Amino acid sequence: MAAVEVENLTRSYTAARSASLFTKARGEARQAVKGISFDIGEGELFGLLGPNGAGKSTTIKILATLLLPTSGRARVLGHDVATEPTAVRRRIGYVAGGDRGLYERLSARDNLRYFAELHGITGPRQRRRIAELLELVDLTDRSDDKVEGFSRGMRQRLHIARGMLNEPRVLFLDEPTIGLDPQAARDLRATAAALSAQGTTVLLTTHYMHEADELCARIGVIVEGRLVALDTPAALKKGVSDRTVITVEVRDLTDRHEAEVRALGEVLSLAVTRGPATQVLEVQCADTGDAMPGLLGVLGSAAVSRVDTREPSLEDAYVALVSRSRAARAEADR
Ligand SMILES: Nc1ncnc2c1ncn2[C@@H]1O[C@H](COP(=O)(O)OP(=O)(O)OP(=O)(O)O)[C@@H](O)[C@H]1O
Repeated sequence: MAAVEVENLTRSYTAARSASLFTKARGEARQAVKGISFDIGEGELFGLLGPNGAGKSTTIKILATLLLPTSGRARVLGHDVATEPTAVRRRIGYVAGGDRGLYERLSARDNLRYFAELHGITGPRQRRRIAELLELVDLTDRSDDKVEGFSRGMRQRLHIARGMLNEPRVLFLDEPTIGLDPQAARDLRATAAALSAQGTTVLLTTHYMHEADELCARIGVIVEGRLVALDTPAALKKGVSDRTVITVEVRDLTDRHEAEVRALGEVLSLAVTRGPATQVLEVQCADTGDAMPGLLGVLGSAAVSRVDTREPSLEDAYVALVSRSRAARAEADR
């Protein structure tokens, strides 16, 4: 039996429109998850990737019994999330990135005591479990300090400890490293990997491709509520192994430059990162030799400061998948 089974899952939201002087408040149903299916094996570390608003959090919240599905089925360790939510809750942990959900005026240990009581974990078992978890997330030294003095990384590690109190066999981590500094994010990844190595099934959502590449055995990519790819990071990268990536750093990129680069016949996809002083274009193309003259021609007036070529990464595979599926959808809608 798979630890997580998802079959044709859908979820709609009714987006409330506020009333004006002339109109009544109205609700309009929008489908956020449009029939996705996947399984996660016991002990697997599985990543769910996708652009903002793709439906990742909605999916994870359905699995964690925080939202009901509109249709389809999802089971966690054989228990249906809609009809057996208590059985599911007993076996899972859920951790979302961000600062909320801890009591600032209580110490780390007292926060864990409070949540342990809610789980019905008491007495010597509670003391032992809390000590183990403080050790796991490296907060033993700070366990009697109030949370109000904790850094973001420490809070996030305490969230993980909180999510692990009931010894969950399945742990849902929704963007757990958001806002963490590189060292804190690295520590948190190590914690997730250690939990998976000990047999905990982990479902992780993230926008950091290197994180998914480093941690996940398999990755599902969701775009606009649909699962468009499901494979190992290596296989996803192989899907774009016939491409090369040209990275061009410029100082004066305009929308017109960007549109002209996209229109070049040799350009398969483009991602732009805008920094305070420079802009970096990551251009995927089939053949560097063919693409380079046109690219440098278009960007001639954008103050080019650096040009590199490299092998495609998981991020490039992801960019290609997202732009391919958006283009296919736009074509189908025409
Ligand atoms: N409570 C809600 N009411 C109405 N619409 C919602 C609600 N929550 C989410 N949505 C919509 O559902 C869609 C999917 O949102 P979801 O949060 O699942 O995406 P996501 O992939 O987790 O995005 P992100 O990466 O930005 O966190 C979006 O269009 C979002 O606006």
